[in-house]
Amino acid sequence: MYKNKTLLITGGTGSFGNAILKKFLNTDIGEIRIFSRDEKKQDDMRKYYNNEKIKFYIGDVRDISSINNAMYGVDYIFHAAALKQVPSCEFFPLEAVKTNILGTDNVLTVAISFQVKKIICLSTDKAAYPINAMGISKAMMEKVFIAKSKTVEPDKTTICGTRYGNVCASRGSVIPLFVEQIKQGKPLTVTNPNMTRFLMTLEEAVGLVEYAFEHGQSGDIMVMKSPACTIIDLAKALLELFGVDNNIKIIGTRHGEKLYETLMTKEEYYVAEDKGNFYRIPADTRDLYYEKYFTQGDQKLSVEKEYNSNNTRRLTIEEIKEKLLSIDYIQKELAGWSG
Ligand SMILES: O=c1ccn([C@@H]2O[C@H](COP(=O)(O)OP(=O)(O)O[C@H]3O[C@H](CO)[C@@H](O)[C@H](O)[C@H]3O)[C@@H](O)[C@H]2O)c(=O)[nH]1
Repeated sequence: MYKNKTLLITGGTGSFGNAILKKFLNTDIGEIRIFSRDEKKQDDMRKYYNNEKIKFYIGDVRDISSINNAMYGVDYIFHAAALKQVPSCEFFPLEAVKTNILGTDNVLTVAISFQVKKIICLSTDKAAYPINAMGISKAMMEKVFIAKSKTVEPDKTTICGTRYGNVCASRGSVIPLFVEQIKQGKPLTVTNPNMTRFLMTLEEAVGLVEYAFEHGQSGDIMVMKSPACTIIDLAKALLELFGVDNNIKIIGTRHGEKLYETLMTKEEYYVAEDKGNFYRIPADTRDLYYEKYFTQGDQKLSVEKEYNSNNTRRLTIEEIKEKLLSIDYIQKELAGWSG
């Protein structure tokens, strides 16, 4: 499937980009293009990997001509470029519009014109029943790729997406923050002890994207069944792993935060297909002539509950510790920790 193919990863210098890169470097893929804005991060990666299969392209998804430069000969795209921090998007919502919505449209427009075979757009649980600018922009991104998927022949270009929850220890996220607080002997700043989040490792997130790559049909959104935990249990698990008893300080919910996240809305749950470890949310393929569906259309709506981080399996502190111990970052931090 990958033999001699060219893969483009937008936002390729991020945690996800690096994880997917490592995975695909071990296949017989021909070339992997990293497309991103930051020349410093690209240079660090160039030196770190020192592998001629990897090509680096400076560009910004907001700028269609820079995408054009990177697209020639591309077979597949993982579109990970995004503004993803909830608080900053609350203060700069139009920046989220430009990168997450218009940027995605740019990537897809160019990809379609170059007849790229498959594009996986990465979304987030925050796009389901969104309340913050980041989630709203990702929800719009999903609408854009689903609409766009209907404008191309699926055997030429397949466009689908994934939605996932919090990726443990990704850059700028709460786990590295708690670890720093532990190392500095400071209190762990918990926003709301009862807040729950789906907890996925980077490997699981990559697994979901691979699954979408292999099985996703045009307009699909793929979701991985995931357990969740409360933030207070996450903090306690980290304290136990490091063998310390720093105080926990409750700082209150931040701008745009939800008490729990939703991976599938009630409406999506109703149409979703259970695929074992995953759910497939197919696109609504009807057109705008609704009346012709009236008699045969689905009458039942929203009979199921939504799939959220409060009603999924709740991890115990022991299980959180186990999950944390499987992460390279935590292993390294613990190895270098003398207390
Ligand atoms: O000092 C802090 C910072 C955060 N949190 C909590 O920790 C959880 C996770 O926060 P964080 O790691 O900042 O992630 P999120 O804001 O949930 O967003 C992340 O997870 C999303 C998936 O839900 C991705 O889409 C985003 O890109 C990614 O930043 C949340 O409940 C926060 O309230 C604290 O308790 N204390």
